[in-house]
Amino acid sequence: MSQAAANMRQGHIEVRNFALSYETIDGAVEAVTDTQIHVEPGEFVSIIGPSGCGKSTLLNAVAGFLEPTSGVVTVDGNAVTGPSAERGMVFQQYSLFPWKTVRENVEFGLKMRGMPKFERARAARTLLGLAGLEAFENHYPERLSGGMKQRVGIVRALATGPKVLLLDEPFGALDAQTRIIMQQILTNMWQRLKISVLFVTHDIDEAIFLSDRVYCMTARPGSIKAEIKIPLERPRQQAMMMSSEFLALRRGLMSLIREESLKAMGGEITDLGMQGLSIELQGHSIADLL
Ligand SMILES: Nc1ncnc2c1ncn2[C@@H]1O[C@H](COP(=O)(O)OP(=O)(O)OP(=O)(O)O)[C@@H](O)[C@H]1O
Repeated sequence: MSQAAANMRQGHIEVRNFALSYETIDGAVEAVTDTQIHVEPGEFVSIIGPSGCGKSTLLNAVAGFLEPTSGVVTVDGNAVTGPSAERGMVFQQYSLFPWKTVRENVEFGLKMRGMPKFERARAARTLLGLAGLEAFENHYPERLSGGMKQRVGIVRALATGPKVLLLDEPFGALDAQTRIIMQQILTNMWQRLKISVLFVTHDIDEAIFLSDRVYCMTARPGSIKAEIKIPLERPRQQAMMMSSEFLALRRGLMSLIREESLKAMGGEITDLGMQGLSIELQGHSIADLL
């Protein structure tokens, strides 16, 4: 069976009755509460919400880096109790080994698993090819652009054949143009590999463009405010972002996030208060930009 065919049936993430509080010297900080989400095998799901609502907390719990205060996280029915190679993770900050070449970085997890040299070089090259990085296999990370480094990060997370790929704002540090290209590369790779993806982002367009479904979270303590299906056909093309269907989804998500962002800012800022503000930024009011 091909890797893609095998992945089609695996990678079912289930988060049930989930809550997570951080213990601090000032007491418990309730980050996420009463949350249920799921990702079906091969599905691309994004989590979006106002700053500090608990997106990373939820993702880190699925990765096994954090333990829920209550509730349960399972992948294919098995409770997540710690990090595992079956769950690949990509962070916003590039986490490549600077002393290793691009191919050595990608091969690292395979080497740890004892895969023979020739086999792991072949696996790394195949994935690097999918990400358009074949020509850079012998380069060191310092010679790569931000977009390239992040592509290597994604390829490295995929190299060990995880059931699910978890990405935390992976394109947040990239310029707008590179970001769009990266989104296209990620969807292409995802369509080829048919892996389940849980993707955290601040960017509404990015969430719509990439996803089958989007969960929108409330202000902290975060819980799921809405679940939005994205019925745009695949493969997704950049031109779709101008379609009336895309723009309607965008408007809906924007108003959900805006409501929660205002709450997150403490309640003293209200929509009504915003109307009195006359500061304009490139033709938009602050209220529009929130
Ligand atoms: N280690 C920690 N100790 C205490 N509080 C924490 C810790 N990590 C996160 N928090 C708090 O938990 C809440 C959720 O944080 P989290 O990083 O999950 O949110 P987020 O939605 O990913 O934020 P952002 O969009 O700004 O990245 C925030 O209020 C944050 O300050």
